[in-house]
Amino acid sequence: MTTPNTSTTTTTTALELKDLEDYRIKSLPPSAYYISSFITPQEASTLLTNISKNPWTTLTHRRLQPHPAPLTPSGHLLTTKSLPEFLVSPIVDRILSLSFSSDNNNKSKNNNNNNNNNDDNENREEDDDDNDEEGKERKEKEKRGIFTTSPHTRPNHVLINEYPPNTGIAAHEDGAAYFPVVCTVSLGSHILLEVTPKPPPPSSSSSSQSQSPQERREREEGGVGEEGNQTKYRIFQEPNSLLITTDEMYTNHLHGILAVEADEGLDELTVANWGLLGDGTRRGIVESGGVVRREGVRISLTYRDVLKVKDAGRLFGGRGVAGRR
Ligand SMILES: O=C(O)CCC(=O)C(=O)O
Ligand SMILES: [Fe+2]
Repeated sequence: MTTPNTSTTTTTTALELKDLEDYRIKSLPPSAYYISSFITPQEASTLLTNISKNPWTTLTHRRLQPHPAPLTPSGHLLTTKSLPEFLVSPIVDRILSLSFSSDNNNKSKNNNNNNNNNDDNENREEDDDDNDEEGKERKEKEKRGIFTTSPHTRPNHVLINEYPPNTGIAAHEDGAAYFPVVCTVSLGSHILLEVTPKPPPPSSSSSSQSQSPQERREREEGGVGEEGNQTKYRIFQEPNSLLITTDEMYTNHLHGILAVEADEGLDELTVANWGLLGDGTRRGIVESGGVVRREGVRISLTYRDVLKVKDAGRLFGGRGVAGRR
């Protein structure tokens, strides 16, 4: 069993970002976007150094860091602190620079996820718009980013999770404390995210929404899928990549990571984002017969906008800045 060198997929220069629509994982329900080599190896190494300087919360099988603070049991972000600078630059800046052009907004509306962009009339009308200043201004305003409609228009919380080989996270949903967008940057080893449509709500009242974040974390530690839940989609996350999940993918699906030492059965049919992976990664997977060992620790940084922010400084009479960045 050979191991593909997934790190060969990264480049040393910053990636020139395309329109968000170009990163859509088309085989998935709306909406997931995947960007291979979102950060450079140098940026990844600086991030790892900074992460190692911060204290970890240790669970039974893995460790995590909530920045700038853990959520309260009721899902509030209650702190005077903002996100530390090393988590903002370059990642938040780059996430905010991603956008759908107005052309593509229309294309995706009309295409319904297909690639047949042959609506010549519409494109001609858009070209006419380009000719006047008003049209240009309107187009600029129409440019939509992934956090444009979120309450703080940017992520204000990052959860860092560390997964040694053979650890994972049980199938779960991220719930109502966040605006329904998650941006995940992966560092270290590759990982497979297993995505399953949500089962119908249980008749009892013990849904994950009624659990505190701490209870949810305890439940998630084992890294085993919920019984009876079959993975429907698998997303391969390369080191230094960005995965964005939103819309139905956020609200109607569970996600988890299997606690295994190697991922098996990987090919263009089983990996939803196959076409968006780096060439070296795809080649490596094929050469190793679809079996990829998790070589080392994988660290994920999940960027989200927590809906309810309370400025602890103000709450206790000070001048805090929580939630502004
Ligand atoms: O590590 C990941 O990619 C997923 C983490 C996750 O699902 C979570 O923290 O809610
Ligand atoms: Fe999650």
